[in-house]
Amino acid sequence: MIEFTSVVKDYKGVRALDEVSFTVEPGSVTGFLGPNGAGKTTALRILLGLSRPTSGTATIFGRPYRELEAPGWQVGALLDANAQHPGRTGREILTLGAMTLGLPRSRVDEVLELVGLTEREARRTFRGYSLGMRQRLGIAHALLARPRVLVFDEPANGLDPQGIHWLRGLLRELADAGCAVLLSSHLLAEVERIADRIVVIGRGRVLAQGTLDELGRGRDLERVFLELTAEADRRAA
Ligand SMILES: Nc1ncnc2c1ncn2[C@@H]1O[C@H](COP(=O)(O)OP(=O)(O)OP(=O)(O)O)[C@@H](O)[C@H]1O
Repeated sequence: MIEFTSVVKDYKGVRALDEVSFTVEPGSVTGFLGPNGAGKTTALRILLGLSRPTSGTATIFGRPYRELEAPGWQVGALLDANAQHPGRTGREILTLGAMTLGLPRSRVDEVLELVGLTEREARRTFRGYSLGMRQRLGIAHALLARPRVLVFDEPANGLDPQGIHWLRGLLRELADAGCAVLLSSHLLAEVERIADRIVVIGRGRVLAQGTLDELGRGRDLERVFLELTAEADRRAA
């Protein structure tokens, strides 16, 4: 459903992605892990048509995002929870999104409930939202059209323990309903509890991918992650 094939991205003098290949299947949550600067955001931006790969392809349902018919219906994404107009209320932001997608206003109430934002919170302006509330709003926005593919960059950032518990349940429900869910995260313990499959990236390269069992063989994810990234650093030195 999501497929990266030999994706390379060069910025001036920097190879941000180096032959990145992996897939995300329907009915699963894939955790995309890597240290700071590993290339996670670059890969997600390419997937969502916001940046062009130097070579290789990133496709959704077999096509680059920009060639999808009505991509907003097929793909829900949250890359930057802060990227909203500060003077609009949460409800206004979602209503505009619903109108753009041709959805009834009643869908706004549904997604507000789904992400646990109260009516009172929805009527506040975005500038007064905490990071956790911004994440919830961004997730609500991504879910408006009930897309089958979901892409989230660090969705657990700023969520309190209750919020993280909620997010875990939501992602599980979406995957169980047949969605393909790709999420990047630094929170290894959380990813360990949420994801069915893991892709570890370091210095622009996929260092390992598979189920937790395949990757860990009994070790916890933190240990696997630290070993893989340290090895990548040694090779690059
Ligand atoms: N627009 C850009 N111009 C030049 N270099 C860039 C640009 N965007 C990203 N990079 C570089 O590409 C590499 C990957 O960055 P990216 O933001 O994708 O990493 P990340 O894994 O998302 O990191 P983090 O966890 O810190 O968000 C880094 O070396 C970064 O400095």
